[in-house]
Amino acid sequence: MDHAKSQHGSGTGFARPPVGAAAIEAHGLGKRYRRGWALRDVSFRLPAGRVCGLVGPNGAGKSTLMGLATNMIRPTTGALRVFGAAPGSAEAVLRTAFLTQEKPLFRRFTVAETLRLGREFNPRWDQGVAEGIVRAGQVPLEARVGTLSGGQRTRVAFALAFGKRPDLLILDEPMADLDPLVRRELMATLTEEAAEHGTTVLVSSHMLAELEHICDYLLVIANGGLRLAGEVDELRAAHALFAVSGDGSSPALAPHRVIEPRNEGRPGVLARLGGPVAYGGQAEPPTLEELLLAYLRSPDAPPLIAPGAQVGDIHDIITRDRTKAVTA
Ligand SMILES: Nc1ncnc2c1ncn2[C@@H]1O[C@H](COP(=O)(O)OP(=O)(O)OP(=O)(O)O)[C@@H](O)[C@H]1O
Repeated sequence: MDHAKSQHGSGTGFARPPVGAAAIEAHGLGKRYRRGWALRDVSFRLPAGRVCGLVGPNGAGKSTLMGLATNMIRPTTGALRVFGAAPGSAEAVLRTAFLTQEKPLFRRFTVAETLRLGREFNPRWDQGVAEGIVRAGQVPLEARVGTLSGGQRTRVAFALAFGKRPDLLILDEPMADLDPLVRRELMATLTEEAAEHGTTVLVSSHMLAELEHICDYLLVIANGGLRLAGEVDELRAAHALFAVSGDGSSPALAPHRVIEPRNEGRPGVLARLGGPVAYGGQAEPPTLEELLLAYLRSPDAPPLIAPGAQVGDIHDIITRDRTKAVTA
């Protein structure tokens, strides 16, 4: 994916208005477990057709958000919609595939039987895609799932998810047990499928450098709150890495907000732009990894939700639901 498009940091300018349908819309979403809030007052919009990275430290609330989007978990506050429908509705279930870290499969079924089950449960089933993913890993169709290695089982779970031909594919750290070559192969499949079919993908991962290659949209959460949301290009263009000292004395930083005073990779200060900046010389656009690391290391930095990722208030959803109920 080409992230080198932005020539200038936009400073205050996020010009693009929200366009197109939303694959996911969350309004004031919150989830409280016994121990406390896992997610609190989260509002965002993920436009359809994007490959969105969901990033945050351990325990940030990523799996909780994915559970809410797939109706595995009910919200304590607020609401979430998938293509405008409640996550538990027949429409949302039909259009969504969810691949969890656990990848529950029937161990006594063969791979072929597992795919047959996928075909029977999913009206849009694409046997060619599912079998292609299995065969690319030389996983025998007649092998029982319980006899496969962890990585081979992950491949079968991927085949089930892609075979469903979902409009929204939600992947919760799906590649942790895959070797580097298989990771690359399945990530390539992911981006090709998404580009060809306009599938929206929400993928959580701690592999920041890998996300840079597949994502064009980003959600960052920490401590149950949304920290960053929007197009990768927009978010990068709203920041710069300044080759200056981090002690706050540099006049080059004056209109900007320092997010992280010391960047570990390229030396410099990562700042959110408070005015236009010409990249080159003292200021360079941060890579996605640099941007993410800066926000992960600076939990007190104020959130940045790009206009395209913003939603109206929760009453929009309630009004829409009432209208649907009346017209149904
Ligand atoms: N079923 C549950 N009961 C109680 N607390 C829970 C439950 N599930 C999650 N939590 C808590 O909610 C918070 C968010 O957890 P969650 O699994 O969503 O984080 P995560 O971002 O997916 O983390 P990781 O990167 O480690 O997978 C954590 O503090 C966790 O302990």
